[in-house]
Amino acid sequence: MDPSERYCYKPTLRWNCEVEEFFVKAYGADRFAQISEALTRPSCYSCIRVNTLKTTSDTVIKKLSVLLQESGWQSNPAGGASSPQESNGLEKNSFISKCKIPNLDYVVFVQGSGPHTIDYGYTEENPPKEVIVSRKCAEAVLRGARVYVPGVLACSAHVEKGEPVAVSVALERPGTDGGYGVGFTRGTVLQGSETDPYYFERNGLYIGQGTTTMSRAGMFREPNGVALEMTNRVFNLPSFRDLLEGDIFLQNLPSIITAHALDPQEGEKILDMCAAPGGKTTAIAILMKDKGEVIAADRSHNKVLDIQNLVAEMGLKCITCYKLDALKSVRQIDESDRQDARECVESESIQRLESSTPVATSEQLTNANGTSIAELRKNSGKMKNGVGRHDSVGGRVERSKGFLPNSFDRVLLDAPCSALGLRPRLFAGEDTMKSLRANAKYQRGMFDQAVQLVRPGGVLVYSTCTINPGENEALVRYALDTYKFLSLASQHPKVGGPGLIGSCQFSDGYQEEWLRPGEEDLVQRFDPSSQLDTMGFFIAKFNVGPKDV
Ligand SMILES: C[S@@+](CC[C@H](N)C(=O)[O-])C[C@H]1O[C@@H](n2cnc3c(N)ncnc32)[C@H](O)[C@@H]1O
Repeated sequence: MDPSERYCYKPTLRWNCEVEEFFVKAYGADRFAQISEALTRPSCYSCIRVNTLKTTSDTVIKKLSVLLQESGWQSNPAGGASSPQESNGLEKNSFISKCKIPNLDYVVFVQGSGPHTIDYGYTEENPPKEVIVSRKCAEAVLRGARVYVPGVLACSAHVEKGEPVAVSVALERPGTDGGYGVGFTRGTVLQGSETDPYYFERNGLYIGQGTTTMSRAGMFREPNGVALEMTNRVFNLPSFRDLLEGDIFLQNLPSIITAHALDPQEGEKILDMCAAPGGKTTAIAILMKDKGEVIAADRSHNKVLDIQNLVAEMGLKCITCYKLDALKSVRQIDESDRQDARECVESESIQRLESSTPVATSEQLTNANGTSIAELRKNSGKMKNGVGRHDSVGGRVERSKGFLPNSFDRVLLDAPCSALGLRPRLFAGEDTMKSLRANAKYQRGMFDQAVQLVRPGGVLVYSTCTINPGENEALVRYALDTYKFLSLASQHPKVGGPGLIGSCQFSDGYQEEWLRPGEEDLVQRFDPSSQLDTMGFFIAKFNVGPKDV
């Protein structure tokens, strides 16, 4: 066996056959092969958004340069095969630099490197000791993380603390039950011979060399903790763990651009419908200079806590977080709401209407004297922020019953999706056409709610981190065909490429329509194989016209 063939990183992304066929039709075989290959690699740079309300890019660059060098991190660009081009805003040959895209100089890039060829010290008589990690663990390690105990699946015999090991990844394979699995049990002892389980399967799946921080026995006995420190990585990206908390946020470039596409203005009322962990919410609030009202909602209690923590860490005041199912974002009005509203008005507690328990539109509600709440709202200086803001500290999360139609100037729907643009990704076999269509249906349901919540004259931005046109261009088609008052709006900055035009007819009769000529340049599609070297991402921006036409 040629060790350079075995001890290297050359993964092939496994897709479900139907999905692969669909993507080949959508992109063409060559482009899809490039996308597929790019997905198995991390971007070769880390992208950091600076909290400009607390600090500046120059200060962050200075501090990070010192901190990363102190931590022993070296970008080692000379060893890297891929180097981002100047066209994407990165300065060549500088390890840390400001983004060159207009208005994005608060974004800082830290150059990584890879793929590197690693000498694992193989000899025929003495192959290296090994650790096999789970796919999720390997994907995190490729992004710069450490190897934690739960990620370790198998280890060579007689491994003690402090020993060097070659680290490879176990990828899912089709099982006999029709599902996918790695095909061996956690704790398997590797003998270093061809009779080891998963021996041939891990050819070309080596992600680096590590030094164990515990013995083999510890790795399978301890419930958590770092199992090994990576000393030589195939991709070298810095870790920003615990660095400059509150001053910086590690965020993909397309996500930062999504906040710009929404174009939030100071003083506006904005809804982020699927907000956790709060990356885009906080980006939006900072663009608004923390002036106005940003409602961050998510379905998951714990994830809302994550948003709250991030908001507190970044020192932002204009964000209110709620637990809310985006499919029920539009508040249903019933008699008790009307009664509540009357009581609110009578007791001059109308702030509540604007916060966690909005009860009705100004058109629908009048107080006991027949004065519309809209008028009262205009006259109430106190109403903007409402009661209950920042009450949700610690483990407490406030629930929302939803919001009234037309109550937001802008809405962001950063929808849950198949996430087929996330990098690095080492397995995609579990996504089927059925699951992709189910995502699309779910997203349409959320979009239907979002459309109702934006006021006429407002803006709605839809985004996903998937390369699936069924969740991107097909949603745009649905939106434009269903809601005649929506129109695609141009986006600034425009960094991503054009959307896909056309349609796809499936053998079961299902038809998916994408964009029509003239619409493609109004969306931003981030292709992971392009020179920008970002995750796969999609952004569409809609202007909301008068709804009664
Ligand atoms: C793509 S992530 C959002 C990322 C976030 N916008 C950011 O930039 O940090 C999608 C989020 O949607 C949430 N989600 C899924 N289904 C939901 C639903 N029915 N209602 C509200 N949130 C939902 C998930 O909990 C997840 O946090």
